[in-house]
Amino acid sequence: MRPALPTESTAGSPIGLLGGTFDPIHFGHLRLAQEACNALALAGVRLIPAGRPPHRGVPGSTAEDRLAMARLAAQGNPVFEVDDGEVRSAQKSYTILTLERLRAALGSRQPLVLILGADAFEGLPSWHRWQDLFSLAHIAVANRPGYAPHGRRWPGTLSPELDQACYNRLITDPMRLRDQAGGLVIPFDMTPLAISASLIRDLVRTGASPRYLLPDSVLDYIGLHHLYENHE
Ligand SMILES: Nc1ncnc2c1ncn2[C@@H]1O[C@H](COP(=O)(O)OP(=O)(O)OP(=O)(O)O)[C@@H](O)[C@H]1O
Ligand SMILES: O=C(O)c1ccc[n+]([C@@H]2O[C@H](COP(=O)([O-])O)[C@@H](O)[C@H]2O)c1
Repeated sequence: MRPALPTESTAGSPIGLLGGTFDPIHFGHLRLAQEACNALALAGVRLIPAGRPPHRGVPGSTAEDRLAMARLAAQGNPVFEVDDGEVRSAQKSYTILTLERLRAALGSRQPLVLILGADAFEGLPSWHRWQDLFSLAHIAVANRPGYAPHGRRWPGTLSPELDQACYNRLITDPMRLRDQAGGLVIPFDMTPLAISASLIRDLVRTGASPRYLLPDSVLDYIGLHHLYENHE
């Protein structure tokens, strides 16, 4: 296994990072963040809206609107913090750049945990400098309805290169996330929620209510700003 960050001593509880287009943010994202926090004993989770998401078309709402909705969704939960770094940057929202920024700000001893749903994880080999991600953070992968469930070895579900990259990094004990600042991969279970931002956009566009799939505050924002009514 390639050496990750310094292993001699780490500083503090792991901090979770959840990036997303959040177009809009919904209860799938919020439960993913909360359940990662519970299951992995994280100090908190930073929600990071992508300003210019690299692997998809232009989102249905602006980066400022998606940031505002993330802030509304995070309100009142002391373990959530919204990071506007990707929205403020003119660069494409490559995760490796965000990890480099956070690593520089938080130091080499702070354990960081990049939280991904199973769909995002499966696509990892298409990400910019994807192999370098492991040297900057741990990766935690949650199940997502419609995608192959994670497992200790993800039999047959991962590309050979990703399987290979994970092979010696896989752990099941969350306490090990404190032993080093990054470099490990941990699957964890979350309450399966078949909620997606595309479903919510479709419902709004067709005049149906997406209520109870996302916070009321976010739904009110969508209504007030007439988001998604004529998109896609
Ligand atoms: N219901 C869910 N269960 C588990 N993980 C989820 C869920 N929804 C989103 N995620 C994860 O949250 C992260 C950000 O997702 P994203 O903002 O693309 O939301 P999405 O609902 O997948 O959007 P879209 O439908 O527009 O593709 C990804 O890691 C994704 O896997
Ligand atoms: O770094 C990359 O190359 C990269 C490629 C695809 C997605 N991502 C990140 O993964 C997160 C989820 O992306 P998306 O498009 O599924 O919303 C979001 O934070 C993106 O910036 C990152």
